[in-house]
Amino acid sequence: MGKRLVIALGGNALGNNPEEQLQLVKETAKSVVDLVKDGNDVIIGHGNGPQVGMINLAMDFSANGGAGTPSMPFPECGAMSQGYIGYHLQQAIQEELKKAGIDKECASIITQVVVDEKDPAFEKPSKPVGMFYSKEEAEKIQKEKGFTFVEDAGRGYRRVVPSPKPQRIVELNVVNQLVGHGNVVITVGGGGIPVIETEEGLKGVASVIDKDRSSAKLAMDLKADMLVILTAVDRVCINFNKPDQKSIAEMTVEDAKQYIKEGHFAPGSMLPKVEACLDFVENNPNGVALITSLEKAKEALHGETGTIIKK
Ligand SMILES: Nc1ncnc2c1ncn2[C@@H]1O[C@H](COP(=O)(O)OP(=O)(O)O)[C@@H](O)[C@H]1O
Ligand SMILES: NC(=O)OP(=O)(O)O
Repeated sequence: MGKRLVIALGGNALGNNPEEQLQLVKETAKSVVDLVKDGNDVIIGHGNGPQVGMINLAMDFSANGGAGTPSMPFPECGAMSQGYIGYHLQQAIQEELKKAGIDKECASIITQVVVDEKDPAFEKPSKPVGMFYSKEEAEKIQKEKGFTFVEDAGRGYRRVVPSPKPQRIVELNVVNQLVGHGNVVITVGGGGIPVIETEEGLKGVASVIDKDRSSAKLAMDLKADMLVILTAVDRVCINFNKPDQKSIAEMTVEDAKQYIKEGHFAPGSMLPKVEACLDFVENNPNGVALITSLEKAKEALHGETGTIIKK
């Protein structure tokens, strides 16, 4: 019998620029529709780090030096990234569904996610956005714009922004209704547009929520059978990138916590994924989480690869 799956798509599903994204989403759509063909209900979350950084930088350049366009706040840039990524993804998925002769619709919901304005993450930017820079370029932009940069795993310097935890998915009810009618829904794009609750209503805040955490929250709220995190590796490893690297087929919550203590999962890449899985599995009586590659999603759901995290 089919399962209700919440899928979180990683950076390799989308690429770094519009041309790349338009090509890559065709492959992404095939992997997603393979799961629909197997009879599963699929709900999709995705990242936006490169995209929101690119949009913000372009809007900032245009406003402050280029074309004199109005200044564009960061949450609006997040909303633009959801729209632009959702457009490419839904178009590709609609096309694949049609090719497969599956009578289902696919659409993206612009999704807001409430965060706590007192979240300590606002004091400590940690989420990489936009492109990679050399040390000199990063220092120059830091001086000009006051952005914070960090060195990212030997790959260069990247701007970081605060990444508060998701508290509530504002459009949850409409997502639930669309899913209930058998539609493929794209939601919590880029982790959702971060908003805080004020006396005047919801207000966007300059930050980027981790999409794996928001997808875990979505999976809990929708009582999904499985949280599926699709990234660039088939399996989670211990001693990653070391001579004694070992891939893990299955880990319990206790195993995962022990591996975290031992420092096996890199902060900013695999650690938030494993933590999101733990969050889902610990708070959902029958929930199981799976981390695997986009290409191997179907095989992993058939138990042929991937890392399962369960109670
Ligand atoms: N212990 C580990 N096991 C497997 N991959 C790991 C581990 N630690 C770090 N990684 C790296 O984490 C990457 C996934 O994180 P990231 O690139 O941030 O994901 P995404 O963009 O798909 O959300 C993998 O491609 C791999 O290079
Ligand atoms: N919002 C988010 O988690 O984006 P990335 O996956 O691109 O970092």
